[in-house]
Amino acid sequence: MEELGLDRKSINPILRELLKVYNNEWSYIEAENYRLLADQAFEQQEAVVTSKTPASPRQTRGSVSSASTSSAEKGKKPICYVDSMSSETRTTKDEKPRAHSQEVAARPLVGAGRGSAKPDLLAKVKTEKEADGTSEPVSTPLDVEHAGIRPMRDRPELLKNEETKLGQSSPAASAAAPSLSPGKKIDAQTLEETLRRVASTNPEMSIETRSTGVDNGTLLIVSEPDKKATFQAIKDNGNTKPDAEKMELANELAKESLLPSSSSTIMNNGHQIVERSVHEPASDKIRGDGVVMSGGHSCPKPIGDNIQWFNPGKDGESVLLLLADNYSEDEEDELNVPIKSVEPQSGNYEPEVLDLIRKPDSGLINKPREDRQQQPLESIKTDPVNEESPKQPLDKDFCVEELEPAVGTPERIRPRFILGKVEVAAASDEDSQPISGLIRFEAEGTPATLKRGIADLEEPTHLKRMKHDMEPEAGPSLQNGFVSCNEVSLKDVTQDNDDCPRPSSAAAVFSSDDTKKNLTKTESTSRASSKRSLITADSNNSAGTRRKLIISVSPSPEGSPVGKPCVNNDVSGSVKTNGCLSTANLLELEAATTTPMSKTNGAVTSGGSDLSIPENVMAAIAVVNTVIHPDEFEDGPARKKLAHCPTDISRGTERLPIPYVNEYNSDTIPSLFKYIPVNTTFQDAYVNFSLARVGEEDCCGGCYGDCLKAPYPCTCTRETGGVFAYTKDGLLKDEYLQHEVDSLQNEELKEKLVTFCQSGWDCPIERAKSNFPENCKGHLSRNFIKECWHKCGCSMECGNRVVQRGITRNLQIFFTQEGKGWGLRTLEQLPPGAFVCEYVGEIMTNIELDKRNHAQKGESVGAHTYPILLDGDWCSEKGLKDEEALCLDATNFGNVARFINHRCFDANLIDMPVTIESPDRHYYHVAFFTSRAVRANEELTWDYKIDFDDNEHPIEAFRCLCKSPFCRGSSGKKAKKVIKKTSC
Ligand SMILES: C[S@@+](CC[C@H](N)C(=O)[O-])C[C@H]1O[C@@H](n2cnc3c(N)ncnc32)[C@H](O)[C@@H]1O
Repeated sequence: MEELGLDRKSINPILRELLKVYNNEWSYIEAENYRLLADQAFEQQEAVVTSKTPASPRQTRGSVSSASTSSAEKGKKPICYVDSMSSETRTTKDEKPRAHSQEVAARPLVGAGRGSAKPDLLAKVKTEKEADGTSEPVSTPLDVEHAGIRPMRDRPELLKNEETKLGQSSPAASAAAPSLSPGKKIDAQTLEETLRRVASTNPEMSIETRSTGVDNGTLLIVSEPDKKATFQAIKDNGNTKPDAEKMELANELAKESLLPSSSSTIMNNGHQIVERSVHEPASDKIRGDGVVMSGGHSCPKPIGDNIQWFNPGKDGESVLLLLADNYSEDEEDELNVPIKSVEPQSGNYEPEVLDLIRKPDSGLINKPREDRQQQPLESIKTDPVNEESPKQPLDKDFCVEELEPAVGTPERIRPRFILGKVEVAAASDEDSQPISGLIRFEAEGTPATLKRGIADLEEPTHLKRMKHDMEPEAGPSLQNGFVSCNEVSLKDVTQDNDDCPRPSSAAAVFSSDDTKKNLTKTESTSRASSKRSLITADSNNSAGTRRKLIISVSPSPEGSPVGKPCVNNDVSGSVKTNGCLSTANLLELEAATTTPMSKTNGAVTSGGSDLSIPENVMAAIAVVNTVIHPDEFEDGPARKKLAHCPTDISRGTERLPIPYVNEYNSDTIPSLFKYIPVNTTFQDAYVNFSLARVGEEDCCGGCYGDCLKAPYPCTCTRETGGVFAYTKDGLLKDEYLQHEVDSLQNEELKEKLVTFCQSGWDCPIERAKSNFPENCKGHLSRNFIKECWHKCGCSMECGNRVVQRGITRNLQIFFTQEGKGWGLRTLEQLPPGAFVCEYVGEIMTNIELDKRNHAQKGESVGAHTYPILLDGDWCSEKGLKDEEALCLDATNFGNVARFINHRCFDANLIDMPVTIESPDRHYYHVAFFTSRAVRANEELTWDYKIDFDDNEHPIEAFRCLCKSPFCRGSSGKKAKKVIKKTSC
């Protein structure tokens, strides 16, 4: 300290105070060479100087610099400057550099980074000093500026404003209300009281209290009539424990604040700071760590466990509000979430659902989560055709079902699911009695499953179209996770069980295009006898994950006859409820859907057990998931209608639309498959994408921006000899291209690149083929590209991230003249080395592929095959396990690459193995790059490296029609094996 010119005498009292505040935790004081101590000492010195120097009220620590900006400029500035997460301190132009060193000035203050563990202590020092009268707020060493906040004393206009706005000009109010002047410690309750008093004495202000929905917290909203200044205070009366959900909710609050132009920062320690610049549009971004950044400035410094400072602001000025919660300091480390729950946002729900939920008596807001279960719900009646139709409240004896979502599923995507199929079986004693209902979807599953759900939802038009094709008369609509099932006509129904009191039934079926087959099947069911199987259920989707559907259905409109459903109480597995489909009931229902079910007079039957429909529920629902295989689809008009969208086969999942055209045979459409833009695991494949597996040596955590522009190649080039595979223009480098072309065309090189498993038993291909495996036929050892990924420090714009950015070229699927079926062509000219697309499909084990191939043998699965092996590194590993020997099959799920046809020898695409998220090479991406310049409208082809003589290979050979002068698979001219001993 002495080196810094600080003597022991002046330091000791500060030190004592700091120790007191930090519970004698020396480590905080010692951190960064006693920086905290030094800072405080300098602060105090400055404060003394300031108090002695006649200066303008603006000239405090942050503004004494001679280089200070004009006061007008300052008035417009946002209040907060420090970005805790970026480890950099933002100072105002007028802020004086720290006294001791530039370096210190550039570092974050305590509270940034690790310091956030003790965020409120600085403020505590300040407030304690004020409280015991040892310091004036203005000269308090640890004043609000430590929290990155410009003190109000810098801004006399605001002080004045504050007095006016908060009613301190009113004698009655000021007598009753505690002062809200800067630096004054005010707890949340006092603030609330103050605001209430102010609002009551100021007719221009209104005050509203809402529940946060979490821990009995309250949200206080104070508004001025012209809405130019509105504040929120959130008080949390209970313990605020870390909870991902709360974090998510709070982020939602911050992002879609009730205030149109507010921004807020959510701190790891549970505090939330809202800053609002009244006329500045907010441009909040939520970072991965949950911190909401706003338009270039943020308020990262929590102040304390009390609201410290309240500034109503005025036109054009910033408003700062600190939100506090109550917790003990012992809990501090546990607290890493903010305190706010948020009302459902429109992004999550359909408008009518949002309306419904927002109804004050819906029971769905302002209640702790656990209380929401089984709350009555006023159902709505919405005509899907005419949105203006009146909403009719229905019987309240009904329930909203809400299940806990899959752990870790972000709130905002939870409801966004279209599941495989939903069937609504309705019971009523009157034919053609409409039922109304709101069917709500939720799903549980792996993130991969969730993604697919979202993808489905991204094309509501498509889904709607499908729905209308299916049920043109009933016209239920299928939209973003909700089906408004209205006016489903109960007709074409029969009874088959005399024990039941004459229910009639009908079925409405909703489906995403996952379930085309079942859709067709059930459509006919719905119009025919209920004796027929109504529901066919699969427990697993293609990824092997179970899905769960949660449904709430309204009863019939008031006054209409309520059906008496079949109740088989003596049958085990019956759902018995008090009128509500409870979580447990639905779980049972869900469990029941894992086996084929049949319908009997209003009861959903599963494996001999009846799931009875509750007394006052007019509809019961069962959910199924389906794994669709093209061979399950019936041919005919329905099939055609359900086929791909001609203007974009990707259904919006790619960056560019990918149309298909058939200029030769307009009746033929691409075979049915589900378009997926990214690989998805089928079932057994061992693909581990965990971040924990990505070691320091596998990523470039220290990089920034674009790795290709850095002076040295980054860690990600470690396995490619310290060079990037891509040029700065995003093209694959010549040497990579040349190597790939040579490996196809140069016999000598090819021989060198093929390696063999030690025995047939070691070869995944051979041992899958037979119990007595033949010798390995060899695998081509490949050059890999490694792209930067999540753990890397660079941005998504980094030049070493080409494949993961997806398709950027205009492509088109077209029907080939030569008889190869559909093919892919480019609509634009492409240079050599241009990335075209990735081969996407289901990630399967070789064994699974083999089983699938066998199952499909002899069945009409179409002439074409779509698997490729991921054997680019098989040769480097001994004892490769079955679950590690992987392939991609695009037969049922795939992307545009499944249309790329084969061309022997001189194809214009090469396939490159690219590792992105997985450091091992069992799983990798197969990326296609142009091997030469390609003209616009030229077909894109790739040499499958297929052995046209190997009839047992998992990738089936075909009669090649590539017309290459070097064709090795055309009729009568069987391929002289180009790669003598290759497996693929
Ligand atoms: C990956 S798919 C390519 C897309 C396929 N043409 C379609 O219509 O869906 C591979 C299948 O296309 C056909 N194919 C690809 N290249 C071919 C070629 N050069 N000659 C004949 N058929 C070809 C074969 O039936 C092969 O099994």
